[in-house]
Amino acid sequence: MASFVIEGGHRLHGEIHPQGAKNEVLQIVCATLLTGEEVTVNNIPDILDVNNLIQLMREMGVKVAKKGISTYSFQAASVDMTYLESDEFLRKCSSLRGSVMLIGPMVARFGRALISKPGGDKIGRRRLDTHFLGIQNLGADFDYDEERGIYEITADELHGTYMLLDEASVTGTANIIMAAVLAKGRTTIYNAACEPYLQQLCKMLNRMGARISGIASNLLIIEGVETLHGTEHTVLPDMIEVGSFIGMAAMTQSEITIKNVSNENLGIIPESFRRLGIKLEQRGDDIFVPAQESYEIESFIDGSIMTIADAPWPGLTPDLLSVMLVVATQAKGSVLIHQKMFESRLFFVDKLIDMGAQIILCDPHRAVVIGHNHNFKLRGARLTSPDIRAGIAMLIAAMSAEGTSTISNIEQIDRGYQDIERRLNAIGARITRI
Ligand SMILES: CC(=O)N[C@H]1[C@@H](OP(=O)(O)OP(=O)(O)OC[C@H]2O[C@@H](n3ccc(=O)[nH]c3=O)[C@H](O)[C@@H]2O)O[C@H](CO)[C@@H](O)[C@@H]1O
Ligand SMILES: C=C(OP(=O)(O)O)C(=O)O
Repeated sequence: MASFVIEGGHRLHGEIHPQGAKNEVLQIVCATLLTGEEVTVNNIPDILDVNNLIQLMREMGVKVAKKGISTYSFQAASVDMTYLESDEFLRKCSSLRGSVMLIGPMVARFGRALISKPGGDKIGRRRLDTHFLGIQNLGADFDYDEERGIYEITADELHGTYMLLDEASVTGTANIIMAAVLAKGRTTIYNAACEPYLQQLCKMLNRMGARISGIASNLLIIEGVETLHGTEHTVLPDMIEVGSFIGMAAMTQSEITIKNVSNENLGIIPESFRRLGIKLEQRGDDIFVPAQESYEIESFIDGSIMTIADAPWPGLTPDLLSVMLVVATQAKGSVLIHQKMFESRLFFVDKLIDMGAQIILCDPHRAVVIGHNHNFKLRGARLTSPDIRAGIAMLIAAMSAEGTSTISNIEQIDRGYQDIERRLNAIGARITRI
């Protein structure tokens, strides 16, 4: 297990480029299974989760070629169905959340999918009902092998239908869309998730010949087609990385420019940081964060205490709440952080409390943060990263702290942040990987 050693207290200065969006790429790579033709994908980040999925595709028999630093082509002329039954395949699926999105395209194109319970962050219950019910609605049969812990999904033919999802699940919606594009007739999905990740997936599928309307809304209408063809797709910048860099700049009182962020796809994210008092300037498609000695959390118009809570898109993504929480520890004022979707994502605050932060963990979903207004720095500490976003939040805390910190289990950070120490050291951080 690798660790980061972080010398705190160094200000950052300069430009940083966000990587391609992890959660978009996971959908896009799975979608390449929907055609026998070549699909070229640009701006693929070099991170663990994505590399593992690409490797899994290779092992499934997909022809994968690296065409440039961040460009790959995928051609799924055929798939090795016997590999899908192997223990190796099932073991690999279970360490990768994105693998669940193999189901939709596999059932739609090859009539069969096998998958073990997918992995990903241990941040609370992560049920898969929406995926399974949705694909069942299209006519697929589900079988759960309790002994091996695997699901087998089969369908001779999928048929379009109307469905109202029980929740706007991101990967669930992606899975159902990918199954429905090749189903017979019309599928209507209401309460669909509509994150930019999904908008990008739908746009790519339409370029491949799919007929999806309602993109960016929670009501999608999909007219099934017989086959799809190849295309080229460019992944958006990772909005979670953009938010992480905004938080990092504020917390370390640094001036940075985050380049080419695709402002139009950031939704409520910039405004949510502004509510914590952080100044941001949109400069073309860049975000400029000026160095601020202090940032003051707003109150609501009626004077009540600010609450930052997650919600399905276009609400605030839950993936940035850990970063916002850590940033609030040095703000002026108080805020309630309410993590509604996941029940184990706030437990890392005990480490921040050890570092000197003033936080009351009210229950697994809610934490009140009382900011220090930079009058009192956090102290360096020994930390372990429990999940990807707590990991980056801890890195931000350590970068702003007095003294040296060590973060172990940084594989969790590597899952989602490409070459993070090199990129941050280039703008003034002092992070060593050991
Ligand atoms: C690979 C990937 O893309 N991962 C993202 C994806 O995970 P993932 O697609 O797994 O998450 P879901 O959208 O299914 O939702 C996560 C959890 O939140 C709960 N829930 C969901 C929707 C809702 O309206 N109400 C509600 O309470 C569910 O019970 C669920 O267990 O979306 C999550 C929610 O944005 C993000 O944190 C993950 O980074
Ligand atoms: C929770 C996340 O990832 P995953 O869904 O892969 O666990 C995340 O990206 O914040």
